[in-house]
Amino acid sequence: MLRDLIRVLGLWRGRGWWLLAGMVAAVASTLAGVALLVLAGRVVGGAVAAGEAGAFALAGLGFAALLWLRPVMLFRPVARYLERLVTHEATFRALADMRVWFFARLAARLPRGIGLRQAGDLLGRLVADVESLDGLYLRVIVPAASSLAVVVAIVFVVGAADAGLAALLALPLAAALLLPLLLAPAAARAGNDVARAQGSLRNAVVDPLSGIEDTLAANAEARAGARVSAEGEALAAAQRDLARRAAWGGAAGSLLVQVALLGALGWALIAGQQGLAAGLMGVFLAIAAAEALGLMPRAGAAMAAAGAGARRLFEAADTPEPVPDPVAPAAAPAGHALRVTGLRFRWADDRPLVFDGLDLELPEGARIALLGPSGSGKSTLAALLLKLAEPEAGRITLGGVDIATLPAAELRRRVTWLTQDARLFDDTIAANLRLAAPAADDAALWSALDRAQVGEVVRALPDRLETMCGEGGLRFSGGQARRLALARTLLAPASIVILDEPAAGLDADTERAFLETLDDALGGRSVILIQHHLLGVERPTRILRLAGGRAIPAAG
Ligand SMILES: Nc1ncnc2c1ncn2[C@@H]1O[C@H](COP(=O)(O)OP(=O)(O)OP(=O)(O)O)[C@@H](O)[C@H]1O
Repeated sequence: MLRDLIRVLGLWRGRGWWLLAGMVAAVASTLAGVALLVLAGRVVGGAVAAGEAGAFALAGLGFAALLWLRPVMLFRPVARYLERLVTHEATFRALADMRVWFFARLAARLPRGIGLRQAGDLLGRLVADVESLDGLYLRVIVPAASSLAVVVAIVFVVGAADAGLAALLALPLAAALLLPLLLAPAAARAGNDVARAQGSLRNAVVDPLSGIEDTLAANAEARAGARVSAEGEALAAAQRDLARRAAWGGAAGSLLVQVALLGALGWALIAGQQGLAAGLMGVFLAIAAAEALGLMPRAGAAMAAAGAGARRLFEAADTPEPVPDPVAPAAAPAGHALRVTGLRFRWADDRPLVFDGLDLELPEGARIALLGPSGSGKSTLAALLLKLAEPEAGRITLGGVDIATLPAAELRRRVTWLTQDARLFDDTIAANLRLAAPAADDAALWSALDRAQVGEVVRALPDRLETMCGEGGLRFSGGQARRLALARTLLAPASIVILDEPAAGLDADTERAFLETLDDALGGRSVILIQHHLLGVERPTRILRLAGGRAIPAAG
């Protein structure tokens, strides 16, 4: 747990000054509280030492303390205000950095797929687990810094008067300060259980709701509800366990502070008139310490929760990258002839080979129709051509350069892919199209829409290009969404286009019309057209069929 939390702090390095400023403000505010009670202690101590009210002015120490009370009282609320402001700002900034870091790591690793695909779980890691890390700063580091400052201040202030009394106060208070560290490992398991239960609950909610039509069609909403209820109960049980540990920490912490208070009180009584003022000061300081150390028991549970959140984040973020970029990339190729030789690939060690010695050639401007039964590896080949997966053996070259030596971004500028289940994102049509070509003007967008046979549909919408697509393109029918996604692919400035069933979801006439106009739509680019069957209008330069892990020339 500690190693993960230290790694989190390393990732927050860029916000170091903000985090430090927050801690300084918190320590200043706490020390102002201590000063207030020291001064109050001096006033009372002075009065007690003077014996009579009339002689109070002569007790110089008490009178001087009275003068200092006002500025300290004014300073404290200001410091407290600054503490809240700065610590929260520091946290927001650090967590925002963390989210961006985690998102980038996930984006590079998700194509690997296995185990990380559940939307609810990912959402939980990106939102709740990152959020739980605020506890590391706000509920562990800041209170610990304040509490440490109090203990040190007590040692100095009381130690100047009497070393024995200082030890009597500082020892139980230091124990209370260290308590969360001692309790955190035991709470860590409970923290892990809570984080895991939160992930399961999120999945139980998100899964059936994101496929609501299927849930309702199967009459499965009651079963989905029962699963949500069971996961909710598991979460409550884990949270109860964590809360119980926090409560134990709280009880032990307040017991230790009371030991300090009773110690000071006992010392004052035993020391008699001589040590009464120092003893009273000790009592006041124990009260001041109670305020700062009172936050520490929560720190154990917060540390456990942050540790569990950090573990889940790093677990996802450290999944090996499917295809890391080369350390010393080759120069970008001039041409874009594609050649695959002896390709061998399987998705995981325990999965069967998808390709075993596959050869394929796509000269510049050529069009290959790639056929094959479901599961024969058509989409897998596209994933390999875009470096979303890495071959076990064999070579893929682009313009004569092995793509293993090219950075993925460079390759994806030259090769684009309309996936089988291409998605529209919850934004306008224009923004969805510009994902592939950020600089494209409206005329280019309309041209792509027309080439994808969907221009008329968009022209009929009141907001035209500014129409919102809805989450996953829900605003459109399956066929319309597919053609919008196709328009996006056509806009990409790539010289090789892989179209995975581009006409799926289109009625027979539109499908035929689209495939007949493929030449115009693609304007001389190289194409790999993945189809289950050919209509006879595609005019490919070659037809290949995937079978037994190889590409075999076919008659169509
Ligand atoms: N991300 C993945 N992780 C693990 N296995 C995968 C993954 N993607 C595909 N596979 C497996 O690889 C094999 C080839 O799948 P692929 O999707 O490439 O076939 P396909 O020819 O495109 O099929 P379809 O016509 O149904 O789309 C299948 O056995 C499939 O289960």
